[in-house]
Amino acid sequence: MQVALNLFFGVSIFVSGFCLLTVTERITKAKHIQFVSGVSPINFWLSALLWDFIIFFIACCLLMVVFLSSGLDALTKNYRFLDTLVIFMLFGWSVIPFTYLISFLFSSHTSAYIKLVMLNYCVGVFSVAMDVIITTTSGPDSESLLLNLLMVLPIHNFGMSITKYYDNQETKILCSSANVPAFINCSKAITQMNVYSLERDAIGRFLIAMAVTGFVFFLLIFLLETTLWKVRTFVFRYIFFGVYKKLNKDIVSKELSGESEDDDVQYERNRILEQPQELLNDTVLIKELTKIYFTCPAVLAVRNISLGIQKEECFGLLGLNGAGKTTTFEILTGEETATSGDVFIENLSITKNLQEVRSKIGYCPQFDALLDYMTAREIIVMYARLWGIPETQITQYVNELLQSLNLEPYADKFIYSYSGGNKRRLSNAIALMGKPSVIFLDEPSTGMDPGARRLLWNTVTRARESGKVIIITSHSMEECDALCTRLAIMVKGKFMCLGSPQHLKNKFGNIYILKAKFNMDTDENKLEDFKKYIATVFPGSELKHENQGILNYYIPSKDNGWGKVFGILEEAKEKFNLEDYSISQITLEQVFLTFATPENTEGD
Ligand SMILES: Nc1ncnc2c1ncn2[C@@H]1O[C@H](COP(=O)(O)OP(=O)(O)OP(=O)(O)O)[C@@H](O)[C@H]1O
Repeated sequence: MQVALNLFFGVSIFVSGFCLLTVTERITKAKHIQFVSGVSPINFWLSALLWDFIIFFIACCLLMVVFLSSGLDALTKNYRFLDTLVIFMLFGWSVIPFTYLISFLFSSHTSAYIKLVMLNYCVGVFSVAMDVIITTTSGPDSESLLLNLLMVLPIHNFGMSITKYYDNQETKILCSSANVPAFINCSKAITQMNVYSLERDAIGRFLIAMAVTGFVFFLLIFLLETTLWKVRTFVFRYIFFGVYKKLNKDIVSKELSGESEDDDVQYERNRILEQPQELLNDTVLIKELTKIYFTCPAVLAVRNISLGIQKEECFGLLGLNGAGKTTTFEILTGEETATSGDVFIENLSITKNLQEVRSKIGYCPQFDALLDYMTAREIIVMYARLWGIPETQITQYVNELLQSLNLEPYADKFIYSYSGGNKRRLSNAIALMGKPSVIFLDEPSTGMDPGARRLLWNTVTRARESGKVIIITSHSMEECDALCTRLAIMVKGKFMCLGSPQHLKNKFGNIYILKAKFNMDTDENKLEDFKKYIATVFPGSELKHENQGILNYYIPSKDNGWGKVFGILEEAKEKFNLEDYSISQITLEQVFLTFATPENTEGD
């Protein structure tokens, strides 16, 4: 028993470590990016299991050397180390998938590790102590339901196997010695018992339990990765949404009708809904997509949007914080399930063909999905192999990619040492790799310097011109102006406008921006007179912003040519002693800001 108790501590610390990478890869979305790059769930988990099992085997071999050198004859002498190794290997086979499975419950690798160490250690000690108590109080042949239930836990089976094996072999050694201690029971039943049998004092049932649970845990992981998505889709679509529709008829008919006051958005919706899908030549087709988070209260994150995006298009999804851009991205990349509606990529439905759709996309998530202890070169080589680039071409391919985003100087350094901007460059490089038909970039240039940003824009433009669809979200209007062939501004889960940047500027930009600057010591009356003057000479003008003598006006461009506006302002400069003024055409940013009203920014 003492051997088992000592082992529990070390073993708990060691095996719980198998959750570290799985939690990190899930939380950082590195796992999702690997799935998107063509890795199937079975390959992902089998390769993780194989690698961890090799590490576990090496550690066990080293432990055998320690047992040998410390004279633990009951576990090592006369080839007993092979029996011990079998116990350890079966433990590894069951505990590694068990750790993977439990890791799904955690969103932080440190918390997962600490809790797993505690669980393993406490369960191990508890089960051995319970076994001793039950044996001494109820006799050696008594059974306990609790101990039988604990057989689903690998550490219990391991503790019982190693304790019982050690006791059995130690008894045999003592019974075969010249001076048998008086307290030892050397009956035939004990000395001739087959230690692998299914008897209570043998280890057969524990070994079988470890072999079976290892397989079951692995199966559960696989089901979790494949079927859970379908189950979630079904539950949210047909049960939760069904109940929601019944209870909130008004909200559904008002907010989720999909109708829009904007003619471009409505035209796009009609184009998609009125034509048969085969006639639409869209690489990406979003059809009446809705996403509700069924929290308390429910959040209508995406409200019945329809959109088609064709080859060689770069589509920008703009919106205020919380508008639903990331949620839309997560649905499009198969990370989130849609509450209703569907997305088709190259005519494949994401709800029905998730695996095939994933292999057609590249994805740069909002937060870098990178593994800190790899270098840029290693991670790019890894993804190049996943995308199936021939081994002979990988070096050249990787060098070209590193060069295109100016990542060469950092290529052989660990990712944890990178600045935020360099991590972003690497995330973009990964999204642009391989042969995806559609590339999703969620705020791709956040934290990048202007030089790196231009380089990224060139690379993205080249990718678009090569026939790919690029879908981008960004808070930089300059970036959207430079990259997007079409864009939509999203507010509270709906498209408020849709079209090319120039179209939107023309449509919403029937105004000039006037910036008038007064001396700081100009008295209030003069400022008031100026405001009255502008209101008279430019009917319909609007004072947007006033700060420290600088006044920003929106002036209707209808009936006001450039010459007339400049003439009036030259006069005003003299009359009101203006320090300076400027007139400009509306920018994309100002179009965007027309939607940033308080009622659009407040929560539901
Ligand atoms: N897992 C979740 N559970 C509940 N509500 C959520 C969840 N994820 C997002 N939301 C809500 O859905 C709405 C849309 O969020 P989303 O992250 O898609 O916005 P966004 O446009 O990407 O914002 P940002 O520009 O800040 O990234 C928000 O109201 C947000 O609070």
